[in-house]
Amino acid sequence: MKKYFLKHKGLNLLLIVLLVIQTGINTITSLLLIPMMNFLSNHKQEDFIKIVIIMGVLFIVMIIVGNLAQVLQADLTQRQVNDIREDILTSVSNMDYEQFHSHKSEEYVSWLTNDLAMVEAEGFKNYYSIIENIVAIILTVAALTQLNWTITITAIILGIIMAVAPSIFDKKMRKAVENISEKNESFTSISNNYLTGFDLLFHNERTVLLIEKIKNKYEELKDSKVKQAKVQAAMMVLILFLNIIAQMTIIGMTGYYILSGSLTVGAIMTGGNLSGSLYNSIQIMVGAYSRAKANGNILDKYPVIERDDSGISKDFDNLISSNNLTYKYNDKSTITYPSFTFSKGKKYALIGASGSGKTTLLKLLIGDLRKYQGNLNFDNDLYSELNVSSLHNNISIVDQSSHIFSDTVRNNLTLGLEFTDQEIKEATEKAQISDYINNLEDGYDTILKDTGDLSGGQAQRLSLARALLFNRNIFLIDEGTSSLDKENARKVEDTILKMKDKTVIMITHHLREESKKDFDQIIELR
Ligand SMILES: Nc1ncnc2c1ncn2[C@@H]1O[C@H](COP(=O)(O)OP(=O)(O)OP(=O)(O)O)[C@@H](O)[C@H]1O
Repeated sequence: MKKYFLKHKGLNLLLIVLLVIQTGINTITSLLLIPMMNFLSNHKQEDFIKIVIIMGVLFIVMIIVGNLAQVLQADLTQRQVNDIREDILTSVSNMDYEQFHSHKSEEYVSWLTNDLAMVEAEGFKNYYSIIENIVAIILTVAALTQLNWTITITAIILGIIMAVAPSIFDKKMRKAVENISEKNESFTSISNNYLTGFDLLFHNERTVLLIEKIKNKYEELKDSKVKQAKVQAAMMVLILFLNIIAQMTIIGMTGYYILSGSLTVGAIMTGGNLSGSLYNSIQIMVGAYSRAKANGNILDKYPVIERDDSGISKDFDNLISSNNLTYKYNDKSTITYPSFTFSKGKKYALIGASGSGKTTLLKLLIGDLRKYQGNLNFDNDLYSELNVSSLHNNISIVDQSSHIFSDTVRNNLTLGLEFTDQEIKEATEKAQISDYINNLEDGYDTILKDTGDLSGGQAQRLSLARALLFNRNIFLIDEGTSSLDKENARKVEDTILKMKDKTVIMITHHLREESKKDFDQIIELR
C-alpha cells in the first residue's frame, strides 16, 4: 500500500492538508463553545452574535474543504487501484507458461475485480480515515489542554488503552478477509466454468446444475462475509464499551473541576464535545486500521514477477534433436519419447494414439514445459539454457484452441505488430480465409466478438494465417486443419508443406494417403 501512496505523494499530501483543515475547523468550533456559553450566561449579546457568525463562516469553509477532500480522495483511490491493477498485469505478463497455468484464468479475473473492489472499499478508504482521525485526535488533545492538564493526561491514557485493546482481533480479522478472497475466487471460477458450459447443460436438460453448483459457492461466500462481520462486530463492541467509559470519565472530571471552581460552566459543553470527538475519532481510527491492515494483506498474495531475460538467444540454424526425453506431469502420467531429429527445412508428421504425448512434445519444443528429463537440443544448445522469448521468435505454434480476441480481424492477425496490407493479404490468401474476410462488413477492420462470430474452421484458418504472417523458422501445428473441409484442408496443408526453408512439425489424426509423400518423415508415438 505504501508504495502506491508514495507514487502520488504530492496529491496525497494535498489531501492530508485538506483533511487537517477540515478537522482543525471542527475542533476550533468545539473550543469556541466555551466563550459562546460564557457570553450567553453573562448576557453579552454582541459578542455572542459575533461568535455565532464566526462559527457559521468556519462551517461553510469546512463544508467546501470537505467536499474538495472527498473528490480528491475518490480520484486518488481510483489512481492507486489502477496502479495495483497494472502491477498485477505486469507480473502476469512476465510469467512463464508454467507460472501462468498454476492458476486458473478466473482466479486472475477475481484478483482484478473482487479483490481490488475490497482494497478499494476497505483498503485505501480506511487509510485516509486513519489520517483524518489521527489529525482529529492530535487537535482534540491540544484543545483539551485548554481545559486542564489532569483531564488531558487522563484522556490520553484512556485513548491509548482504546487504541491498543482491539489489536487482539487482528489475526482473526486478517484470516476472515483472506477467507473472503478465497471464496470469491472459487465463486468466480465455478460461475465461469458452469456458465461457459451452458450449451452442454442445456442440450442434456441439466441447466439446473447452474443453480446447484454455483449456489454452493455463493453460500460459502456469504458465510465467509458473515464471519468477518462477526469478528468486526465483536471488535466494535469492545471499542464502544471503552469509548463510553472514557467519555463518562472525562465529562465526570470536567464536572468535578467546574464544581470545585477551577473551570467555568462553558467548559462542560466543550469537555463533552471534545471527549466525544476524541474517542469517536479513536474508535473510527482503530476500526479503520484493523480493516485496512486486513485488506492490505490481500496484496501480499499477488506474486511479483520480473521479466526473465536470462538464457541464450539465437536463431534456428540446423536441427532440433533429443534422446532419452521423458516428461512427467505427475506420478501417474510419464511420457517417454523415442530419439528424434528435426532438421531445418524438413517436414514431419506426428501421429499416434490419443494420449501418446503429441501435444506435450509440441509444448516441450516451444519451451512451455521446462522440467523434462533427458536431452533436448536446439542446434548445439540445451533447451534448458535457451531464452524462451528467443525460442518464440523462432517458432510459431497453431494449437487446437484457435483463440479469438474481442478486437478487429487485423489485430487478431498482427497481435499489434506492424505488417503491410500486402503481407496480411498474402497470409490470409494462403490460409484460405481472405474471401471470408473481404465479405465482412468492415473487412479487416471488422470487430470480432470472441469465437462467436467465426466457425471453428474459420477461427482455425485465422490462426494459420497469423502463423504464416509471423513467418518464423519453425511451424508447430497441432491438428491445425482438423476443422476444415477436405478441399480447404488440402490447400492449406499444401501451402504449409511447400514452404521451402521452414521446418514443419504437424500433429495429425487424419493423415491423407496422398499427403504422405509431402512429409520427409512420419513419426509415430506410442
Ligand atoms: N496438464 C496436464 N496434467 C496432467 N496430465 C496431463 C496434462 N496434459 C496432458 N496430460 C497427460 O499426458 C498424456 C499425453 O497428453 P497429450 O495431450 O500430450 O496427448 P496427445 O497425444 O496430444 O493426445 P490427443 O491426440 O488426444 O490430443 C495424457 O495421458 C494426458 O492425460
